[in-house]
Amino acid sequence: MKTLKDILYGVGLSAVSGSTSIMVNHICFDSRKVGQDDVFVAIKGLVADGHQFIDKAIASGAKSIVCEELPKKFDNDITYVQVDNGNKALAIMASNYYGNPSKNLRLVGVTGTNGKTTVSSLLYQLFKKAGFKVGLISTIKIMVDNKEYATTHTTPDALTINKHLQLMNDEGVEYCFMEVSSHGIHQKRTEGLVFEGAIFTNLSHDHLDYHKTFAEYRDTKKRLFDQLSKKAFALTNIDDKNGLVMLQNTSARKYTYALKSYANYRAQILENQFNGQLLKMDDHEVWSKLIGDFNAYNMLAIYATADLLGLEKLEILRLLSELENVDGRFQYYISKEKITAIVDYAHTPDALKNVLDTINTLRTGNENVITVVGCGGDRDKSKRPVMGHIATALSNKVIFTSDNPRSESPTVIIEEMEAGVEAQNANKTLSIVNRKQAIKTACQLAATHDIILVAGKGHETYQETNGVREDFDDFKIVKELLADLNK
Ligand SMILES: CC(=O)N[C@H]1[C@@H](OP(=O)(O)OP(=O)(O)OC[C@H]2O[C@@H](n3ccc(=O)[nH]c3=O)[C@H](O)[C@@H]2O)O[C@H](CO)[C@@H](O)[C@@H]1O[C@H](C)C(=O)N[C@@H](C)C(=O)N[C@H](CCC(=O)O)C(=O)O
Ligand SMILES: Nc1ncnc2c1ncn2[C@@H]1O[C@H](COP(=O)(O)OP(=O)(O)OP(=O)(O)O)[C@@H](O)[C@H]1O
Ligand SMILES: N[C@H](CCC[C@H](N)C(=O)O)C(=O)O
Ligand SMILES: [Mg+2]
Repeated sequence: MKTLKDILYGVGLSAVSGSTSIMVNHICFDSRKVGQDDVFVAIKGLVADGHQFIDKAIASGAKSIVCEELPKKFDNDITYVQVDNGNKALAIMASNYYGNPSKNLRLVGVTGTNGKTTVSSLLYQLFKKAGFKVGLISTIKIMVDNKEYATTHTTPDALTINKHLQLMNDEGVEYCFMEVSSHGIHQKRTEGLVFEGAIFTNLSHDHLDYHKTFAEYRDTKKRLFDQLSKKAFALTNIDDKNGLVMLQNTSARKYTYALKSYANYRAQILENQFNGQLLKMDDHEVWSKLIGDFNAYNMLAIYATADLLGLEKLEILRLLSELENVDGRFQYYISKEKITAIVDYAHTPDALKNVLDTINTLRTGNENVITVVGCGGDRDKSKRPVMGHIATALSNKVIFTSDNPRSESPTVIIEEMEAGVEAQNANKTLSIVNRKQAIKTACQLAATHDIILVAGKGHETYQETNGVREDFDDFKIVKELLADLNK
């Protein structure tokens, strides 16, 4: 237990009513989860306003309230604290409550539209192989060294982040790599964290439902760099046209990486094959099991980060060649009929284009590329026709299907994807709402040497429809269907 005063350290307070010397059991931002002697933080969300649940929080045992707007009537037994921004206050309070754990390890944040999970997970792998205790906060899972925890968000809420960082402190973790999503920055989930470095991978079309304009989306990502101290490093992909923007206002030491431009860290692709690629980095040749230009960028970002964190260059290069692909990222299976199935988490136009470009450069003959793809419901609608266009322009056959329709109609989502298909490609498409049936049809259509790409869900093990998640695993399903295929 800590006092409210200690928890509020560093939070700018506009007004206080009542004692801040009271003991607080826990911090809570959801009235449905409040317990005895908790402090309730009222947050203005997209759907609800936490201020409306203050009475409910008090009824459930909260003894203090942190809010942006004070209620009209005070309860004399309760301490009320007014702050400018509930999300920001929550993040600073969470850090204080858990003993400012980000200060006790070397935390590196990874932001960008694509590549966050890949870069942070491979950094985790590399530092583990180098013999360190390491933490990871990613879309797929949270790792406290060898212990795995399930997660619901790419960048969880501030309490979840700090709780796991504290577990990392307890475990003696030295390095932690975390994904920093634009939602996370915008909702200030990472406010108050002390980063030793930040990495920018790239910026392309996504989440314009939430951020409204591309400029706003870009500026949100940039805030991670603006927040760095001058002891930290800021590492950016300078081949990306927004790479330099990230460095504009940072106090941190600035570093760049690139395949095409002049940069502090450079790489060249010497050879690209299905099972790996040969890269040249710092005048040394290094084998990467991960293929495609986009993974050359990821490998370079990892190399640069490990160097900036003080690992020996030759040691880093040796470890880079040992890194294994992340689940659901270009994960492939080759059937006995020599049909290749690739499962990839490409759920943005840029990622889909990159994966299909990579597949197309690796084609050796007349094999067909059959793509199974959908778009998520309750997410950026404007990427649907673009992904429809990319899928059909770069594949021989496309089966549009469902990818977590959530509260939307799957048929309408598919129609919005089809709207982006050019007339000359219309005969390439099929629409099958049931994702398993769509994958099965792709398997039946495939001939020897053909390549099936199942895009969008990667590592996910569910299909979400109207709030219900049913078990669904693209890789398991495609593998089973191909294994059962008797051609
Ligand atoms: C769009 C979005 O990001 N929403 C997040 C946001 O929810 P919200 O603003 O809708 O919250 P709300 O329902 O309006 O509630 C406002 C406040 O009232 C409180 N409340 C509400 C009801 C009640 O009875 N009592 C109560 O106290 C809530 O706890 C909350 O504090 O705040 C919640 C609490 O932190 C998040 O769980 C929620 O994530 C939702 C589930 C989500 O799907 N987020 C996705 C889009 C997301 O964040 N994605 C990014 C990754 C994207 C990428 O990788 O490309 C991520 O980092 O995961
Ligand atoms: N550096 C990169 N540039 C462009 N595309 C990439 C890059 N790295 C991976 N991809 C593609 O994007 C997909 C998602 O990769 P990854 O999961 O690493 O991204 P992410 O940024 O974590 O995504 P999310 O926003 O969902 O957390 C991959 O399956 C691959 O198709
Ligand atoms: N982090 C991304 C993941 C999208 C994955 C895709 N399968 C979907 O459900 O839209 C999001 O929440 O927008
Ligand atoms: Mg991710």
